[in-house]
Parts: sequence; structure tokens; C-alpha cells
Amino acid sequence: MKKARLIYNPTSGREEMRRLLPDILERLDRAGIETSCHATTGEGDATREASEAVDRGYDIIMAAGGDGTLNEVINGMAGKNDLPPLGIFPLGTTNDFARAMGIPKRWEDYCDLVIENKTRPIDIGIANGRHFINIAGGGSLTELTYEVPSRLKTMIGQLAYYMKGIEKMASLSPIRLEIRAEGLDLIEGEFMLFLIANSNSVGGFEKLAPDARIDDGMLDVIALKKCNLAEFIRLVTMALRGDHFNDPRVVYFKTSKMEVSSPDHVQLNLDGELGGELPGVFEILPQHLRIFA
Ligand SMILES: Nc1ncnc2c1ncn2[C@@H]1O[C@H](COP(=O)(O)OP(=O)(O)OP(=O)(O)O)[C@@H](O)[C@H]1O
Repeated sequence: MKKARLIYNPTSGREEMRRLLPDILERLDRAGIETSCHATTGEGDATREASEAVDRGYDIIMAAGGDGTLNEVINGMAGKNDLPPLGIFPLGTTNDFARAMGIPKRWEDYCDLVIENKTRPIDIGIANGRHFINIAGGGSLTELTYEVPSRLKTMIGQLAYYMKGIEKMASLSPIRLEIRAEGLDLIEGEFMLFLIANSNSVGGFEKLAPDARIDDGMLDVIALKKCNLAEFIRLVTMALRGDHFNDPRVVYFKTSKMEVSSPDHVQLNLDGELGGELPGVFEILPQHLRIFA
């Protein structure tokens, strides 16, 4: 019998896990996967649990929650080698990564993928030693995700981001950046934000980094040069359609390693959570983890 560890955040999204848990466990058990569970209690708990689960030799680790929980589980696992495959039950408000991976919405369908052992390899990003799977970034609007209170997200879901986004628009200010990427000349100047995508679904913008592939060993970097509010809104609208690459204010390239520094105070956002600040070294661990997908 395979042994699995399920780490779930009972407060994620609309708090569905409490209701689904018995059915998920029964379905896995009937297929020969004996699953023990851990309900997270707060920040950092999923990281500790995931690290311990790798050390204890579980055959499968599963994360149930939003992008925050998933990022914590990845951080518990990714520093080690010979990792067991990871299952992802997306229960958050955004679930960017799960959407990018085409993870089925129905828990029954996802259990079947785990049971049939259907996995694919994924790259893992590193930012100053911390891991991310979907997106890293800094600058205006990238602070959005952690400024939206979790209860508000539970109650009104995606709408919370847009409300907060509109509120933030008035305080857009540029940051000074120096970007050094392997094989490229120094990029420097004033930017509104920079984003480093590992997958091609970022904050609900599916065409923001359309060429980003989760298993190509590369990071897709998009930086937006200084602009005013009206131009910014126009560019965001263009990004929804994937037309932003034609604008001279958009810098885009692929790299496997880069360094970003700034004389300004710039916080980093990793998969929607606070991730330290600049300067930063960003790298990729090619095909480091297998996920059920
Ligand atoms: N029992 C708990 N009570 C409160 N917070 C918790 C608990 N367990 C974990 N957390 C914290 O909640 C954070 C956010 O959780 P998560 O991402 O799973 O849900 P979400 O915020 O609903 O989803 P999304 O990130 O997709 O919006 C986690 O990073 C974790 O630190």
C-alpha cells in the first residue's frame, strides 16, 4: 500500500476542505493509497510538515489550499532531492498555478489522476534561496496579493483583488532597477514592476507570459518601464489580450539566472506572498519536482 501525506489549509478559499476530506480519503484508500492528514494552523506550518513528510519517506505528498499553502509546501520540499510526487487540490481564491497546469476542478477527477499515477515534471524557481513555482515579482501592484485580507478573500473571492487594485491605482510609483541576466546587456532604468513567470498563468492574466513553460528550465521575465496612470491602465488592458509585447515600454526576455538590484526599497512577491526584498538572485531548478497533472 502506498503512503500519502495530505497537508491542507482548513481556512482556504471557501473553507471547503472540511466537507470534502472524508470523501477524498475514502476514494484514495479504496485505490490502495493510505493517506494521513495534517490541517495547517498558521504561517510556516505547511512548510514544516512538507519537509518532515519528505524525510519520513512518504510515497506521495498532497497540498490542499490556495496558492499560499502550495508555495509553503513547495518550500518544505524543494531544498531536498529524490522528491515524492506532489498532488494539488486547488481550494484558494485564485489558484493560478493549478489553472496553468490544467488541474481538474472536480476533486474526484483529481483523485483519479493520483490513483493512476499521472505525473509531469515542473521547474522550480528560486529567489534569494526561497522557492516559487508560479511567479516572482516586485513593484507597483505586485503588493496587491498580500494586502487583501484572507477573510475578505474567503467572502468575496476574486472580486477582492479588483477592489483593492482600483484603490491602489492612485499610488502607482516607479522603482529604479538594474537587471543583470546571463547573456544579456545590463538593463537599467525606471520601471513600474517586474515579473518573473515560471508558468503561463499569472494573476488571472493567461496571456501575460504566453511562452512560459513550466518544464523548459527557463524563467520568463517581463518588466514594464515607467508610465503614467492612463498608460498603465491601457497596458494592463493590452496584457489581458496578450498585445502588450508590441509596446516599447514592455521589456521581455527568457533566462535561467538573473540578478536584480535597486537603490529603492522594493519588496518581493513570491507566488502571491511576501518574499523578502531586493537585491535578488533568481534561478531555476529544471524539472526538479513531479506533480500529478
Ligand atoms: N489554520 C490557519 N488559519 C489561518 N491562516 C492559516 C492557517 N493555516 C495556514 N494559514 C495561512 O494562510 C495563508 C493563505 O492560505 P491559502 O493560500 O491556502 O488560502 P487563500 O488565501 O484562501 O488562497 P489564495 O492564496 O489562492 O488566495 C497560508 O500562506 C498560511 O500561512
